[in-house]
Amino acid sequence: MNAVLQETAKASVSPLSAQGLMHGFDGTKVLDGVNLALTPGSVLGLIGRNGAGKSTLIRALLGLLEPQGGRALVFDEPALKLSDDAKARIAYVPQQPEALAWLTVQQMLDFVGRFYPHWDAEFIRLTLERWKIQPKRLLAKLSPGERQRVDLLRALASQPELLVLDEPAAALDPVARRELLREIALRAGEAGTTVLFSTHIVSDLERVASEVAFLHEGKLLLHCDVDDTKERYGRLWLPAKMSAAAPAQSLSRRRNEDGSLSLVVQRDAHGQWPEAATLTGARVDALGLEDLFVEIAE
Ligand SMILES: Nc1ncnc2c1ncn2[C@@H]1O[C@H](COP(=O)(O)OP(=O)(O)OP(=O)(O)O)[C@@H](O)[C@H]1O
Repeated sequence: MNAVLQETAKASVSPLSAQGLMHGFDGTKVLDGVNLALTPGSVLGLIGRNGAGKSTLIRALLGLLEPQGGRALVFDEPALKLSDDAKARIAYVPQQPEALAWLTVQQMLDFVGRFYPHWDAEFIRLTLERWKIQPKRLLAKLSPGERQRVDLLRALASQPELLVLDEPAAALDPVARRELLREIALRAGEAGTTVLFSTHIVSDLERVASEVAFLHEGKLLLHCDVDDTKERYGRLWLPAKMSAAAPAQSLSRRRNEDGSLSLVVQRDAHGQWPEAATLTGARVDALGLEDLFVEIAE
């Protein structure tokens, strides 16, 4: 294959995909057949309640955990058997970075940098200065937020094609969080980096993600463009006397005190709401992302 064809083939391959991922712990199912394919250059925000399995999913996607079923591919290679070339194209920041804690900030960055062909030492120098983190400090003595920032810096300096962040903002103050989101948006926009990040913070997701996926009861729901969610999903309200007309399929169903029903529904392939929505007395309200998650997760 010539160089141009090779580059074209590379660009069309999903940086991260999975089919039928299954996993559980101590007999409890956490992932129940997860299918996913990240679009190159997209920023996917993965959201889900505490314990929904976001970290487990990320670890299985990256081959850091062997799933009990299904398979994951990174740049079209089996995640469990990644080549060094594929590894050099990925950066992953775990929720609680702990590795190499006995080194200083600079020692860790120098050590890790040797494994990456596009390591940006100048970006590190400038950012450490801007963030006022002294390179000689021991990683073990940093606060959780500082430690998380150093690990983010490590990930960004490798100039990855695929950046995976497990709750990157968890320990960050609001200013650092904004800065991180800006950096993610910049990387995706300018360098075409594909980003997957998990979060609890819906406003972060809305600010930077192009796509959203909701991990709920072991499955990915609502995987679509962030801008499409308002158009595609809504709350269908049916008065008590019409509740028998409720569609059998809905993302959530709640009976209100007055007997009326509230359901989260989606448009079909032709853009139509379920038939019950057209009945006189029924109503469909738009839902913001946060309301949508709360309605489904409750
Ligand atoms: N190594 C493990 N051994 C046993 N149970 C585990 C292990 N790892 C995760 N679990 C369990 O699997 C479930 C999913 O955990 P996971 O950390 O993936 O969720 P999460 O969505 O990332 O949660 P959070 O938002 O709180 O970080 C939890 O109930 C957790 O206790």
